[in-house]
Amino acid sequence: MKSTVIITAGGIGKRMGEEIPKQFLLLHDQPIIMHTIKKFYNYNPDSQIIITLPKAFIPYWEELCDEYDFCIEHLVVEGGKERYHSIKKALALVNGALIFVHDAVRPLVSIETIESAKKCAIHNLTAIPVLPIKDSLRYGTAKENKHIDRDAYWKVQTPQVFHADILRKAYDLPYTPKITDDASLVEELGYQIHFSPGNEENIKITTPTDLQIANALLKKKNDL
Ligand SMILES: Nc1ccn([C@@H]2O[C@H](COP(=O)(O)OP(=O)(O)OP(=O)(O)O)[C@@H](O)[C@H]2O)c(=O)n1
Ligand SMILES: C[C@](O)(CO)[C@H](O)COP(=O)(O)O
Repeated sequence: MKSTVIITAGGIGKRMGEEIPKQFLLLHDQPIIMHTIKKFYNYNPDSQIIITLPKAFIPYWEELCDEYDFCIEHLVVEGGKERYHSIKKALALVNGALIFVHDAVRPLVSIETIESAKKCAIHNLTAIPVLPIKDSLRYGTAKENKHIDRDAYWKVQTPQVFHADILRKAYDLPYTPKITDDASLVEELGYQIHFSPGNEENIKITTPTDLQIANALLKKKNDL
């Protein structure tokens, strides 16, 4: 089954608070996004790879590719206002029958997580990697709140994997602020969203602390 990987990097990383979008920041020896692209290329060199980037930073990305001699074949799409819009634009170039949508700032996704999500989506049409909640949870406000059963909640990661025709139909639906991932859109079509196992290291690098954690995890992995 021919697959396409959309590695979405159209954001500007406000919560990171850096001059350049966080996906271009160094993780160990190269920009975060290069780690992520390499991970999926190494998993399946035959996949079509599409990345989304903020329009203003496409020339910067081209300079980085020259600087790091980064030669993995990929298509570049201008990102949109929200993550939804970036992916919607990328869908126009997809030629695979199975689509993986992955955050560029999740470079430490494991091969096992990718493989599990693929197998799940092939058999069930949809797949999202999840992890159980390890902290206690409460619902409400500082003034009024109550304990809730954490076993009924899950942390959702990427890659989120779907049959291409389903994801295309989902992105014909309009954007609303409650749409924070692809699964929440596919769900609107009435499809069941199926779980596959995530991996603890597959954090979304959002803040400076996340980048420190990712560097420590990568160092630990390389030292093994
Ligand atoms: N318009 C957007 C916004 C986000 N993303 C991507 O979606 C992933 C997860 O989003 P997030 O971590 O929120 O990234 P940013 O939106 O860049 O971060 P912030 O909210 O701090 O600005 C990132 O790889 C980001 O580049 C995207 O492709 N297009
Ligand atoms: C897609 C995602 O990473 C799944 O957990 C998450 O919804 C992205 O949220 P963000 O606010 O765009 O970072």
